[in-house]
Amino acid sequence: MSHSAVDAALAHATHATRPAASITPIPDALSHHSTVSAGQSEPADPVLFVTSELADFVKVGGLGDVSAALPRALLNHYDMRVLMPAYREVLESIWPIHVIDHLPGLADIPACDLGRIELPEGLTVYVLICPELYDRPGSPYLDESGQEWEDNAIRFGRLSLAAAQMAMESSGDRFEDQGWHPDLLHLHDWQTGLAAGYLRWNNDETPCVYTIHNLAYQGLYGPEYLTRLGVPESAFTPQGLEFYDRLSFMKAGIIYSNHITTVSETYAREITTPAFGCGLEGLLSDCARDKRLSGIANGIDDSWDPQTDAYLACAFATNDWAGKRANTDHVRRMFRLAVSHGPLFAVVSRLVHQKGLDLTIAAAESIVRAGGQLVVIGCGEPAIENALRNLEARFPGAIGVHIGFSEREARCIFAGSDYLLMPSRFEPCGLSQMYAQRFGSLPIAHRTGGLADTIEDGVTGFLFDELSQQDFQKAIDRAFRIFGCTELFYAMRRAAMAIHYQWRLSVTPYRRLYHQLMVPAGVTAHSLRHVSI
Ligand SMILES: Nc1ncnc2c1ncn2[C@@H]1O[C@H](COP(=O)(O)OP(=O)(O)O[C@H]2O[C@H](CO)[C@@H](O)[C@H](O)[C@H]2O)[C@@H](O)[C@H]1O
Repeated sequence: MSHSAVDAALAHATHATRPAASITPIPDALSHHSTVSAGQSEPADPVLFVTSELADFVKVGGLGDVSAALPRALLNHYDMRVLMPAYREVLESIWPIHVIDHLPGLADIPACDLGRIELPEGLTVYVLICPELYDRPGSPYLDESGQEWEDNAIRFGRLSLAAAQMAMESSGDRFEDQGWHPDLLHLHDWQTGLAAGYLRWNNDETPCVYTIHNLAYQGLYGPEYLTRLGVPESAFTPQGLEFYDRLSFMKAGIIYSNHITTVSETYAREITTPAFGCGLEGLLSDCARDKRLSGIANGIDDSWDPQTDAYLACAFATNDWAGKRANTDHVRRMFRLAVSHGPLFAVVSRLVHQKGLDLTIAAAESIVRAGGQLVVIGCGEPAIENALRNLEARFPGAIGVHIGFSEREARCIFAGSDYLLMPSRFEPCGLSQMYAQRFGSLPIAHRTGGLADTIEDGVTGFLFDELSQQDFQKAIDRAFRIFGCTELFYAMRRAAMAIHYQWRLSVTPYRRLYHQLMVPAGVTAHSLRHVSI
């Protein structure tokens, strides 16, 4: 088959751009307020984006990437600023910190200073300077031995409280930084969920958008934390933040925010079902019924470009398969793999149950027997790390494993691999498969969440329906067969590399949502809140 014939066969399904993400559904009653036209000049409304990770300083997973990219993508339309803890990586970074305020404590939450950092591309970041909570080694969530920090409730209670304190209108000491005060909070994951609660318990109506990047991490703590975090006892009910006798940060975010988003349309539907709802499916179904739940897909930023990425052994473009091959050779050397003409499979992932590494480990031998090789970079649960180390020891020269986190190596692997394995049990959006596609590596993934929305089976990757070893193996077998049909394989690569997951496409639905929730002239926040939700 010629290139053009294969391309024509694929053309019906090959996107030059992915379909625009949409808020589902937009309340009709507000649609006249929510018109966002490109030419319209709007005042730059102030929005505070509250996050526990920012890739400029510290990234554990996808939240760090989204926090670095989405506020920047929205800067053209809003005066977006970010709030995060001043972890050690922040205190030791090259960017000067100007201390601008002091925020009081509450119950066991200590007082702290508020600093401001100016990052490239005009992004202002507020940082919570509280060395007793944040200036330590390890990751934002775990100590160096991989255990959760035992004071995480206080650490992220501090973050949530700070966001609320900065937004509160009624406080005697209204926060302002040279005239800047947030009109809307955009909260992310359980670490920030309590912010919406602190506002409502103080009768403050500042609108909150709460984005769920991963429902599986909920921030659940014993009832003694009510007092320790200064949460009113009246909130500890099933209608409030109680979740089976425990205090839930995640539930606080869902209950007290005006609107909930998650990071793909499929995951937005999935979390209303028992299989994916982690016990919150009833509440989330109510949100969906009340039009308070939407799926807005993530994008990827422009740095993910194989033609300009300085980390790669060799820059390459579509159809420059010799250039891509140079990256494959480089990855083989990095991982001490034998010279080979078989396909190179890859994993770039946090090593946690969610990501289905058990299926990948079980499939590894068959990949090697069929003439393939496998490289893995990741870190996480010690049992998975050990199983991968064992695999490398069993198949020297065919399987290479790096336990650790390296942006450089991750980018080289996306560029050098032929296939990326993602048998995730669930995947709210997934960024790795989009990075892989951009770099001409075809994802082999479970049809779930954002994977189902971003991969077209047999065109831009491979999807399997049932999360079973057998179905995963069948998808791998298909990948081997396609690898043997060079024309078809290259056509799939071209299709994958042609997709542009631009943040621009996600910005429009976020703007619509912000616009709905911000108070239009003459409408009080209170009345709007009750119209919109
Ligand atoms: N060892 C390593 N070295 C270098 N880089 C590594 C790495 N391990 C992982 N990464 C990188 O970390 C990011 C992982 O992002 P994902 O979105 O794929 O998953 P994650 O589960 O962390 O994010 C959660 O939040 C995001 C954002 O909303 C959702 O897309 C996702 O579904 C949800 O589970 C990617 O940029 C990947 O390349």
